[in-house]
Amino acid sequence: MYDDPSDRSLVTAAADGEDRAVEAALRPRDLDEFIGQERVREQLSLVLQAAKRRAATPDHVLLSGPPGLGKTTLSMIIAAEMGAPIRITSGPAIQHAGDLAAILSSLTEGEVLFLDEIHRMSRPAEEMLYMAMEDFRVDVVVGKGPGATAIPLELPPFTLVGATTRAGLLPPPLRDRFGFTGHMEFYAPSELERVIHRSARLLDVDIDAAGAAEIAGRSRGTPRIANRLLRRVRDYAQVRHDGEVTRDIAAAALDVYEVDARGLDRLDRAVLHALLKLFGGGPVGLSTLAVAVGEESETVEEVAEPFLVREGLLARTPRGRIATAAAWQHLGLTPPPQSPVAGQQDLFGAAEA
Ligand SMILES: Nc1ncnc2c1ncn2[C@@H]1O[C@H](COP(=O)(O)OP(=O)(O)OP(=O)(O)O)[C@@H](O)[C@H]1O
Repeated sequence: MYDDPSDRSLVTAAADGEDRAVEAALRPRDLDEFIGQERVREQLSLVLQAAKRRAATPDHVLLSGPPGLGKTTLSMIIAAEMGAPIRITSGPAIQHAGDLAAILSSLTEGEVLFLDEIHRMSRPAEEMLYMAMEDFRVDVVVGKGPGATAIPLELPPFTLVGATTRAGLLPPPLRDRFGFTGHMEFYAPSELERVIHRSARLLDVDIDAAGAAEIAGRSRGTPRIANRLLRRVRDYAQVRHDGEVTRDIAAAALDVYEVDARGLDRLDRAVLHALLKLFGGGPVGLSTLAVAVGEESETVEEVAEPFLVREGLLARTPRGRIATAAAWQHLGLTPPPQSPVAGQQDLFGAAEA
């Protein structure tokens, strides 16, 4: 069901067509405008300033982290700060070493090459990249079989910016060739509020502080989701009200789109609901849980669970999935007396009160 793009949830972190169309207008253009990620920003700023002083191209940069946190944006900022052009491609688009050779050989001096999903490149392309990164050289193989010859080709110095959601999947020889690795973290709600205020200004949306906070709390720590929710809330405010976004209007709009106060969507809530109401909070096997919500096991495991686990609402144990005290609390339910979390919920509630 969730494979159908028309049924994509509003809180999916990967970009959809509308995101791509509007994101260009919302991207920060320099490091000062880039919100949050203080450590990566400071480290990167040093790398870039040092390169400028030496009048050299900056070292290759690896950016790792989940989708929608600003890796593409940062790569564009690197190019802009260096006054260099940028070429954008992705691992899956480079299936043959020849594809990569064609790109590398057309780079100009100082150019930034952004390679998204670098962990999904083919093996031969990856090996060609090692030499290109280290020696600014590639061997282009001409011909086949015993008569094949390798023609060395010098490349101008360039900066590779690789992006990956899974730094652990990169082979060590590739990882080692990056001079700097930035680990992108999920954004704090206060940072997302700043992202939302900035985007609202650019989109000419009137929003107050409480309205921005309401959207930020539902955005799963991800600027792309925050921007998408802002656009849907804007629609609602314009159609049903006078266009101004307040806390109540943001909450009502996102309730229509089934994104709850903590950023859970319909599937997340269905999984939690089944776990609590049908299985007493677990433990229950993944496939049983999936049947209970009418989804494939993979969908539950890959689409719903990562966020539920990250939020501390669900835990994976060797005996199956279990709900935490926070899950009962979130759905406003009381765990049965025999549940291991019985009583904890009251403590949790008391602590919150
Ligand atoms: N630090 C930030 N400050 C303001 N806006 C941001 C920030 N980071 C990301 N954004 C916004 O979020 C959107 C998504 O960012 P971006 O495309 O750079 O993410 P990404 O990590 O490259 O995602 P993917 O891996 O899916 O390509 C952009 O439109 C940008 O406007």
